[in-house]
Amino acid sequence: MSRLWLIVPAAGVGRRMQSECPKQYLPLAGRTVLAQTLARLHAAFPAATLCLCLARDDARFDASMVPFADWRRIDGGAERADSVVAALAAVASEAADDDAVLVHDAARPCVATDDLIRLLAAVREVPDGALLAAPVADTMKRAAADGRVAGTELRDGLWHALTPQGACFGLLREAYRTALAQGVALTDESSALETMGRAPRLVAGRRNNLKITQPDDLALAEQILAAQVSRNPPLAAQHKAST
Ligand SMILES: Nc1ccn([C@@H]2O[C@H](COP(=O)(O)OP(=O)(O)OP(=O)(O)O)[C@@H](O)[C@H]2O)c(=O)n1
Ligand SMILES: C[C@](O)(CO)[C@H](O)COP(=O)(O)O
Repeated sequence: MSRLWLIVPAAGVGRRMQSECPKQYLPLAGRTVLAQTLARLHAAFPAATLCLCLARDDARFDASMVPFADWRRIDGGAERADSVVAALAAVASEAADDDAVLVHDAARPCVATDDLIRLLAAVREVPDGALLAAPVADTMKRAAADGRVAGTELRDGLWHALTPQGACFGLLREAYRTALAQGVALTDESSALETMGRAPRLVAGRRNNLKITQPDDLALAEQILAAQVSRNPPLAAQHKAST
């Protein structure tokens, strides 16, 4: 079976969090957000190779946050897309074109193990790649410049793009190269693949795979993690409860 590469962009400054500390280093349920996210990925894919994109001058990172045996630190770029491209370039000489790559935001610490496993299965099965996503549930309004409603948008067929998103290594690298050469602004891997005419599969994932973006999100993430742990306690705790 082909190798699995995990790219975790964690080189952002978290402007929308309005905190001096980048959001990936804010405390969340006893660890940093970054450590929680890496623990989730490791629980699903312990044998994967991790490419962790960090700001070049990041002084908060500590290698004890990384549970993977095989991992690399990559200097991130100005935008998320630049960080992902830097990771793809850094391991290009080691990766085979048909290796699987999943890209997951450091800022999404609540991703569930079974969603990760289903997403990887789709990435291995679908030649155009795949992403976790959630169908839009609310009525969608378009705002006018004055903050009033300009109209109601059709929500049929609209999904929120989550992460991970992934594809085969060769295809994802080529997709980013093509999109950036065309000057397309990319906020996710699917957009890069779409530029090449590909149609990645939308894999329905949990809506609570929240991207910590604004100050309120941290408390919400804490509640989501607590609910997930009480529904699915670690094996040691289950054993204790049953003896
Ligand atoms: N130059 C960048 C910008 C973002 N990211 C990462 O991409 C993920 C998603 O980006 P986002 O949530 O937008 O994070 P920030 O860019 O840090 O936030 P903001 O846009 O509010 O500044 C985050 O894990 C972030 O660290 C990155 O690796 N390199
Ligand atoms: C990749 C992503 O998390 C999918 O929702 C998102 O596109 C990141 O975009 P942002 O504009 O940097 O928040």
